[in-house]
Amino acid sequence: MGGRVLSVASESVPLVKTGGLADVVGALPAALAATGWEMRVLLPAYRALRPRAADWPVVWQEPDLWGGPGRVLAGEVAGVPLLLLDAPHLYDREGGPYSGPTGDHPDNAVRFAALSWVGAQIAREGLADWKPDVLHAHDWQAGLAPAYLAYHGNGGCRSVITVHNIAFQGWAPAHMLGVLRLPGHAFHPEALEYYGGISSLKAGLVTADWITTVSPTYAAELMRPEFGMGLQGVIAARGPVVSGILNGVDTALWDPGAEDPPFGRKAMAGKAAARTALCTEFGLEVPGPLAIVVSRLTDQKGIDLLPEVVPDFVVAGGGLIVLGSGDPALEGAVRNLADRFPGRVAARIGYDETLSHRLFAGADAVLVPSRFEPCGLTQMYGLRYGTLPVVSLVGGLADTVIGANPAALAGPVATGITFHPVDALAFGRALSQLVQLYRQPKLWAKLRANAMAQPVGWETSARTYAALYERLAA
Ligand SMILES: Nc1ncnc2c1ncn2[C@@H]1O[C@H](COP(=O)(O)OP(=O)(O)O[C@H]2O[C@H](CO)[C@@H](O)[C@H](O)[C@H]2O)[C@@H](O)[C@H]1O
Repeated sequence: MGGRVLSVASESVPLVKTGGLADVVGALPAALAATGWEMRVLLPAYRALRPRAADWPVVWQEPDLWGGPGRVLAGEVAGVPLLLLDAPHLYDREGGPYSGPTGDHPDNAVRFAALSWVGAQIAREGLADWKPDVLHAHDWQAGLAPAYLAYHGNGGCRSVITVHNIAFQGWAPAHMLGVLRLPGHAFHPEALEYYGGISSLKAGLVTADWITTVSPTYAAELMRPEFGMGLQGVIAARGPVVSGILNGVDTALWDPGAEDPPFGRKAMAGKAAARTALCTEFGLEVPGPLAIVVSRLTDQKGIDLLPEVVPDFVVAGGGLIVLGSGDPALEGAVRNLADRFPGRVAARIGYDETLSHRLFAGADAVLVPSRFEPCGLTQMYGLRYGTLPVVSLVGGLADTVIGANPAALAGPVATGITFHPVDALAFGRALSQLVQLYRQPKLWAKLRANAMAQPVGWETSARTYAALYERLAA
């Protein structure tokens, strides 16, 4: 069969990215193409995006978009079919998608309501030559789109919302209800009301025809208070329409065979050369495993555990390079480790896609000690590059890495090292195991080969999304 899906999101590669959400939104259209589902992505035309769309045709006009008009321009960038919502009064601003020089934009509730509103309008009425069968909303920024379809009519278009990160819920005070074009009758705990106000994410969760998140384990975790961040009851109540579909990675972009020097499962010399180059670049000399962290530096990612476990790891022969940015306290903690252990630990504060490729190519292991992780992408880059993932057993990490426990080693199916609970004791023991395994070259080579054989592309997940759209549209 097949059909049309309108994806509504606040970021997408290659245009605008603050996290993994953008990778997934940008990868889905191409991944779905083989299934017969045609996806277009509706994004705000942020300042940096406007010049690209200057000569794109206008395919939709919206006269009254919270203080000004909006228009939708259609085009394509790097194979991603795009609909850019140009509303300069909302999006033509200095800074990133959510914040400017002085912090978060104070009208974010309205900025993303406008995105959701236009998404719902297009879904309901269709463009001149393109009527979606399904609207696929991502995270709180698009959460009101399913709500607008539910409360203002859906024109036969069904809706799905995907939770990439439940920590961001898009809360607004109750008096915004009318401003956000939401009906007063729905302001009660079973529908829109959330802690006395409105959460766009909750609005999407209660009104969408289906809810997905980015791994089966996270789908189950979200129904528990430890992970649901207040929305566990809402999600549990909708249990029958909740499913977890793992993210894939772009295997053309993340391809050891395309690195310099190239390497692969049966030709690992290139990886050894990449390790040497990396050590030279960062002035490191590491007798044991060389580990990396490539991450937003936040509590979610367990970065605060590093100062507790890295000293013992270094004494045991290990080395570490951290690439990331985020919480200033965590940036400081990481810099401090590099100062304490010159020649063994290095830190690069910032965002650097090219460097991250060199890190995955040259390192022996990637550390992902997340407290919660809806899916996680870096452990999958690690698998593909034979850079063994050392991960906490939460969310998508638990679904993508097979820990080197005795049964998995005997299998032999192990692809990395896993630990639980998420604390310094368990993480430290995992790093000791990493050092031990590294000292056994035959076993290490086997683990690497297992890891590199894992299918981490989009094929399976794209088929699962297509089957979901099929069911909804039927
Ligand atoms: N300093 C830096 N330099 C270069 N690259 C950097 C970087 N910091 C981060 N990155 C890159 O940004 C992406 C981060 O994606 P993740 O899935 O690991 O986490 P994130 O929490 O952002 O995503 C959320 O959404 C995604 C998508 O659903 C879920 O997988 C995840 O669990 C959820 O928390 C990766 O591609 C990573 O390599």
